[in-house]
Amino acid sequence: MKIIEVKNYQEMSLAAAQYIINMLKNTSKLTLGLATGGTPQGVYQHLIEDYKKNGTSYAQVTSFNLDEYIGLSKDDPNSYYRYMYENLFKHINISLQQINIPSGMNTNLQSECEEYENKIHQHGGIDLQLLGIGSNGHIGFNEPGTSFQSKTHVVGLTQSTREANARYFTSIEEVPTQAITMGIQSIYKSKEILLLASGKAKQDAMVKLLNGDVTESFPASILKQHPNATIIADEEALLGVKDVSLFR
Ligand SMILES: N[C@@H]1[C@@H](O)[C@H](O)[C@@H](COP(=O)(O)O)O[C@@H]1O
Repeated sequence: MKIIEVKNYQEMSLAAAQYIINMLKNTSKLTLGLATGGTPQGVYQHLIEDYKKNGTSYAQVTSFNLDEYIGLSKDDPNSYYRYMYENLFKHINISLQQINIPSGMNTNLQSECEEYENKIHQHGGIDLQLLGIGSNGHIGFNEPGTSFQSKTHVVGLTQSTREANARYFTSIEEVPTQAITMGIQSIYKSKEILLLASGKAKQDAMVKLLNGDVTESFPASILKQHPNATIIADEEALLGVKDVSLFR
């Protein structure tokens, strides 16, 4: 696992966007794994600016999002579908047929999970997976204790995750209690992984990730064994991490 240390959120966003744009330019077909949350918003803004200025095309991209809340429809302002549409998809040349986000409205959630996992395989797996990290080490919505072997599945959200995401809702009661998420194995199988972290809120997570053990009680720790994982983190997020230079 390699770290690219940057100054702040703006630099992190720009560096990650450039990383993605380079891949888009150098491959004829790309399967991108996308994330939601506050962290990647700046990256998406840069991708949009680049699309408008340089016309980098998304015509050959297929995307798979990490997760979705159960019970929120596509047009719910807090659904991840809506987030992706508003923050990226509606601004670039990607058609709705090219994008994949699990549906939290399917009455058969088990088959939704299986179909989602199969679809990723049918597309030959994810080339580049973009990731944020929860303060408890969650990736996607894989909470501490989730098996490293897990595939796309339904999860109950912890109180801390619901509290962290409550800022997007009018009250914590409105935050769904369950979600569908790609599993840890589904994420780990990506050919390349780019994890982003910015600010004080991610300091504990960075210390546990980089200085701690590989353990299911800290889901992101598995990424340390991934052959092609990069973290782009800013100075504040890395404050407190011992021996950052070992990961450069
Ligand atoms: N499911 C998402 C994760 O994919 C995201 O990484 C995490 C961190 O969010 P933020 O980037 O807003 O800190 O929040 C949510 O729980």
